Amino acid sequence: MSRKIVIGSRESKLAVIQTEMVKKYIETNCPQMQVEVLTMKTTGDVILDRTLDQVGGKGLFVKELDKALMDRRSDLSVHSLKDMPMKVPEELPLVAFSRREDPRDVLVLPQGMSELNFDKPIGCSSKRRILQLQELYPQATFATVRGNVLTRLRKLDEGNFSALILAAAGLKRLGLEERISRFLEPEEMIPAAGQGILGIQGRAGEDYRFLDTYNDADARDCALCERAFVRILDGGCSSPVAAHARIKEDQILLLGLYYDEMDGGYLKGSLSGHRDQAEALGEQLALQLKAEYGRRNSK
Ligand SMILES: NCc1[nH]cc(CCC(=O)O)c1CC(=O)O
Repeated sequence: MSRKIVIGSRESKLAVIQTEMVKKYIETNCPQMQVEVLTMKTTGDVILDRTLDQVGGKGLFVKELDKALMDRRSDLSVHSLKDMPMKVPEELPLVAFSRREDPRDVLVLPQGMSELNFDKPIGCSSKRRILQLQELYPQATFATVRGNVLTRLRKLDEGNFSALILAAAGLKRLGLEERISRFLEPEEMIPAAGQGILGIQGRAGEDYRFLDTYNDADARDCALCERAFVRILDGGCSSPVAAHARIKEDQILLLGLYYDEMDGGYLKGSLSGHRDQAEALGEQLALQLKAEYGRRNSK
């Protein structure tokens, strides 16, 4: 029986590449399916003159795609998991997680440069990245840069910034890996929860068994663990809360960054446990770091 599937996607080049990866998978593995892509501009793509927290956060990138799913104009949405709110609507569950692409953040220099020029700011709007970079490069200054990855790279090459911090995953998928000057290890720069993973969202009650073999068990457990950590601390979209998990055999190791809204301080820590308990582990490390931060700072 043939079945038509419509995949909703943002219209940025990276979003479309990511969606095409999923389309190709379905076409290759489920030859009876016909796949179409429906692209749309999201509010987050339209408003570029303000930072995300000024206009309402991560939800801005998913609202229009959610609506298409609810209205049955699409059957799946493909998202960068790190752009998805920590709570998704019950009617629109995450039905699959891709294998994880490189989860690291990276430093990108202007074309032709081989060293950071501290006379110019690093283009970076993410509090999570700025907070951790200040430790790596205490002499650096920062300036806001928005827009999709290609827009940011253009602004970098026009000479406005000394560097950008971007996700390795996006650059690799865009075929721009050669722009990477330095990889920042998760121990130096804890990535955003879900970074490098694609989250596939569906409609409750539909049959998505054709995605069973696409779904990656390691990525899923890491995603649940990282997202549980952030959810407990309720980072909100603009918070620097960061989480990164790794699987080794049946164990999962989580690195987390707790941020204190009151005094702007933060604390990093780690915890490992059985991967069956991925979500509980995320919650546990979050509560542990919060308590530990409170103890240290009340003395
Ligand atoms: N916030 C935008 C965004 N969302 C996902 C990625 C990269 C791909 C990924 O992390 O899966 C990027 C670009 C970046 O942060 O450099």
